Amino acid sequence: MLPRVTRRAFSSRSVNYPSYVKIVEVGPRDGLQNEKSVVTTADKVTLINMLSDAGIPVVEATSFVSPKWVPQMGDNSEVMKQIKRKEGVSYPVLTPNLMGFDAAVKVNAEEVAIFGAASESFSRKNINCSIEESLERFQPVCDKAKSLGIRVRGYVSCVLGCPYEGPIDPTTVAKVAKTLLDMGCYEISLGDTIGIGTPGSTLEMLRATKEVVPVEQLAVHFHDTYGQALANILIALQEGVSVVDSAVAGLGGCPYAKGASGNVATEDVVYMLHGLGIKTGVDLNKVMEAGNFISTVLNRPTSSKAARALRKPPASKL
Ligand SMILES: CC(C)(COP(=O)([O-])OP(=O)([O-])OC[C@H]1O[C@@H](n2cnc3c(N)ncnc32)[C@H](O)[C@@H]1OP(=O)([O-])[O-])[C@@H](O)C(=O)NCCC(=O)NCCSC(=O)C[C@@](C)(O)CC(=O)[O-]
Repeated sequence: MLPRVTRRAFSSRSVNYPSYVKIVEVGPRDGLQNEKSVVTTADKVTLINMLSDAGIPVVEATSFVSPKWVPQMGDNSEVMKQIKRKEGVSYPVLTPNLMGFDAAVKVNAEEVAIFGAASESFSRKNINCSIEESLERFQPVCDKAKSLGIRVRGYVSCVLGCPYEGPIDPTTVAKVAKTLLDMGCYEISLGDTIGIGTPGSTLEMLRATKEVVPVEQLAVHFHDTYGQALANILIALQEGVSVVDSAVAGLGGCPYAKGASGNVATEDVVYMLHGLGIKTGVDLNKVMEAGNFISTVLNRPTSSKAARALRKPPASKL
């Protein structure tokens, strides 16, 4: 049973929060790309359908990357063909180059995501090229997408630290984000790939990026390695960000980022947002059911603290 959610918007004289936050669910892609075992197409499709039925407006469905690099996403076309596309819900897919883009278009992808990085070393490990080369590859993807009326989202990885280079200069993050924006991305997701950021470093990075990208076009994407993700999201909300990436049951991690743990759990983000009186349109109970489903498939407990707490029997029955 859910505790009563405060309906009144959280008010403070000095802090302004957005009244609505768009949740971008990345579990089926960012989560399942990192699993040792390959989840069946049927289970991926069930998960995606459960998430869109829960009211999540954006469910990142898969990636059109090389199956030699990420075999877990090798069934990308089948996933896109089999999901039940709910009206009003976007199902973006990752496309690193034109080859991936064309394959995604063949199965009617209406939104794609290109993914760059603020770290040279990570860029080479993840997509086998420099930052500069990656941006050159993304331009034709953006151009073709524009000509076909397909929306493009941009990611910047390692915005708060890199597993190979350590700290990353916020001005580098801002520069890559602005380049993606100028290329035609409608939204830029800032990824703390290894979950190393704190509210302090998040604030510094966001302030630098907001100088060159309108805050309305920024999203945040936190992994929770150091347990800082919710605190970082709170800072981002205070800075005016109103798009948050998260993964059901806290799935996630990048196969090319050593030490990266799961994304912040969607259930925990929704619990916090609703507690602040911020609307999401998401049914927390239904997201928890999706989390329960995928945790059963993966045969391990959820990483969502809210889901664990809310599923416990009431204290009187213990
Ligand atoms: C980018 C490449 C393809 C370059 O990989 P490459 O080896 O340099 O590519 P290539 O152009 O030399 O081609 C090599 C082979 O790959 C094939 N190929 C080439 N492109 C494609 C494609 N699109 N789809 C399918 N196959 C492809 C191509 O046809 C060829 O096949 P072969 O002739 O050897 O049989 C590779 O490095 C790759 O696939 N990397 C993806 C890595 C990845 O998916 N990482 C995880 C996503 S990023 C992430 O998780 C971070 C994020 C977004 O969540 C945010 C955050 O947390 O920071």
